[in-house]
Amino acid sequence: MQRHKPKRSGKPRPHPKPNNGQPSPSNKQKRPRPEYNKSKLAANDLEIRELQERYKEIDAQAIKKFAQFPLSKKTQKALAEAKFVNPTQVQLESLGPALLGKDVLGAAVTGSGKTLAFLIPVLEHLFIHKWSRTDGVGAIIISPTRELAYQIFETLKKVGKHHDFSAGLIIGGKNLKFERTRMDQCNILICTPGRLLQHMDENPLFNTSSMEVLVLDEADRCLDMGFQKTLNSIIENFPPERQTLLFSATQTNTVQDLARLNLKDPVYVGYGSQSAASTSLSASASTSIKEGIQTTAVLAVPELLQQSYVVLNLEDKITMLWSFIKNHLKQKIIVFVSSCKQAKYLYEIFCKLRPGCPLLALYGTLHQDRRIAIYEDFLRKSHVVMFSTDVASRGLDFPAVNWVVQLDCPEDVSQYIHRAGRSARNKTRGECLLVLTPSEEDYMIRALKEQLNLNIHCVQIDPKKLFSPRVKIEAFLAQFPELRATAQRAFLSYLKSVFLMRNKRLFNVFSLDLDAYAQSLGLAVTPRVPFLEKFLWRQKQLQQQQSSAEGPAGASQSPSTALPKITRQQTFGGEDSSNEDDDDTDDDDLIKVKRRDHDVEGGPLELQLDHTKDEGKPEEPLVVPKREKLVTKASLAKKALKKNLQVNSKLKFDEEGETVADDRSQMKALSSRQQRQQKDKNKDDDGGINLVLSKTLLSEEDQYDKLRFRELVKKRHKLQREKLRKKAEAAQETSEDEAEDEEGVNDQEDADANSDSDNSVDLSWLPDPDKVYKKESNQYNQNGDPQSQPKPEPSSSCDDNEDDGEDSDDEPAFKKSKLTNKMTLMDTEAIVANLLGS
Ligand SMILES: Nc1ncnc2c1ncn2[C@@H]1O[C@H](COP(=O)(O)OP(=O)(O)OP(=O)(O)O)[C@@H](O)[C@H]1O
Repeated sequence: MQRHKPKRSGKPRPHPKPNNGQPSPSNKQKRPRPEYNKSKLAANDLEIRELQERYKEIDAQAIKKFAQFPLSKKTQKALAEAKFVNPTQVQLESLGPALLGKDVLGAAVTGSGKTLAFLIPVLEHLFIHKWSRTDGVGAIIISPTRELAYQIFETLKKVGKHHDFSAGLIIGGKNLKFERTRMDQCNILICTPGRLLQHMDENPLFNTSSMEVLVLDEADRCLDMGFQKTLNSIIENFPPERQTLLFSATQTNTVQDLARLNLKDPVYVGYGSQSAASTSLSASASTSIKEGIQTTAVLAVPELLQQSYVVLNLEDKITMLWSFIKNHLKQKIIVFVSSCKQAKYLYEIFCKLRPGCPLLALYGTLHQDRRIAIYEDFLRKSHVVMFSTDVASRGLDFPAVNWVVQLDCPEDVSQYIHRAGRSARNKTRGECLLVLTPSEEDYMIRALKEQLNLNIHCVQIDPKKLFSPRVKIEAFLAQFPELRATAQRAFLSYLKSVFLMRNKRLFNVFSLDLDAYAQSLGLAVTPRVPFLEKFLWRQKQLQQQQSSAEGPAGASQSPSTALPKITRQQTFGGEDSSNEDDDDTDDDDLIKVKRRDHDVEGGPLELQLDHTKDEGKPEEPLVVPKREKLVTKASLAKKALKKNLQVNSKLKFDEEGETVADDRSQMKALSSRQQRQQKDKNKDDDGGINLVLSKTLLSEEDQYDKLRFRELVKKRHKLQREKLRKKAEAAQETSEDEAEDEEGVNDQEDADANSDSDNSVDLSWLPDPDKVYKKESNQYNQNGDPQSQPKPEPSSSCDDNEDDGEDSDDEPAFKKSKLTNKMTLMDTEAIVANLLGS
């Protein structure tokens, strides 16, 4: 946890906790004199009393400067130092009621200073109530994203620097243990909902019973379905007697949401008052609206924001973006896309293409430290393009953003407002370009005009100014397989994001030309889209059921006419379908990041598709049956591990049916046995690999494997030698037989008379085979191992000494067997020639 410790000026704290009235010996020297302390306390009390009296007299219409507000000297000083002199409209309207302790619902245009509108009351509340570190948590500020929480924390550091309160930033991706030990010492906590709930559940030191102010920044997002369950659980832990401040550019006012928060007679700021939507300082008194009265938060975009849109086919988006960036190299641009994988792919491929300006990518699946580094990098740079998901669409205050390009259509008007609002902040100029596909144009533009009263104009792109990077992209994808995999994931994640959108009239995945889109990403083959295939299959089933229920008349309709367009490659499979399962699960994650609790995954999803409309019949929503949970290899493996099953053990049996241990599968190393014993002892082992132990284990096993291999080689050589010997013996026998036969033919009578005589042919010149073979067999012992042999010259090409040994053992035997064979053949020829000649 990061903690803000305000600088201590060496002066005493306003309300030090007395140590039974006696200063502790250790800090005796440092403690100020009691008289001084007393006068300081008295001055403080006086200041508080005066401020409280002035609260009732606040007149928002008369105030022009912060100095006119009854704020503590410490806050005033910090505001002046940060050059906050004139309050903005939302600050003017909300500060009064908030200082009086009322609940406030603030809605104001993006970049109009809502952060100060809640931070100042938080600081003042703690100051007025003489909060000290030992009093625990006094205020909690909840933000939907980590970057926004970080930004609020930084602003708090600025405006609260002269106060003595401690503050903590509690966001995911940080050191949980560190946060745990420090949380109870913080007076102001700035957190994301998930992390806050985690601490509430797991941290016994965390106590919110003293909490007095709750702030929800981007309240509509905090209260929407994505955080609904988390926030409900959080609110349960808060004391009901508290002040609640809700702020957003697109404020919620649904009765259920407000009831959940237990608001008491809240003051609405920026509701039903057009002036509040603009950044001008025209006076508009805040209105306390009693329960039951219908109110509408004003939706608006900054006055100085120029907005336009362009209609393009999906496959032309990359060409358009590339040309756009090349034409705006000296500008600060944010490009919004709908999924993390798209942001990643665009970043990677554009980096390879080198447009000539710095590139960044900010999305939720990045490591937290990297996210903060990218956020700060984008803050600093003046010419840069950042590809981002909606993680950067709310609240982030990047200075001087020239362009916001909404490359993928926003989910609704609120999202459009927040994305566009990253530009033209706090009375600066900015531009926003919305990119729509032909199927999105009609609905989106109508919604923007109706809800925002917006005069957005369509721009035509000059085809001459378009540069297509397609050929280069294809070349890069051919060269880098990992880039191709990223492109495939981007393709699938975009389709999935469109498929899961609730508004089916705006987002129709079946209107997209998938082959063309895949090609535009540089993919030669369109990847398979398993979730669409499944959906179509189910739809077909439903149609068949319906038609069979309706009878032959209903069955006459061919299913292919009712099915939306799906291309050849999708049905027959495409490039690298091996990691589709992974992609699916990953894509789920990314969808969940945005709307974590949406029940689109599990619950029935109503899909109203244009192609399902039957003329004359009322539109019937298609109901997708509950999706079965995907069974992945990883989940099966996890299950098997949990059951502690012995997997893949092979048994061998001998002829008597007894099991024989398979030598190959046995781990022989001593350390492996020790490890196994250790594992058996620690059944609760939480998994993971001990790298050091594994290394020693593997090197030991390696030794055993080498020994085993040497034995095998020896056996093989022994067999070869035996074979050769038998061959030679057989050849010897046949040559003797032939000689005998020839003798019999030529001199049968002599042979008969002198049958015992061998002297007819002189074979004394032949080598004695017995001698030869005896000598050879004597060279090897019973196991076939060579006995003492003179070593041959080592081969220069051989590196392995152990192998050298093997070769040297083998060489003489091989040579000898060859020699024996040759002699036998020559002998046979000589014998035959001799016999024929005689
Ligand atoms: N009174 C002020 N005087 C001058 N600058 C101000 C004042 N109040 C806020 N600002 C500046 O205006 C910018 C926008 O403020 P902030 O981020 O609070 O807007 P916001 O309304 O919360 O925007 P969003 O709706 O996008 O969250 C910041 O840079 C902030 O420093």
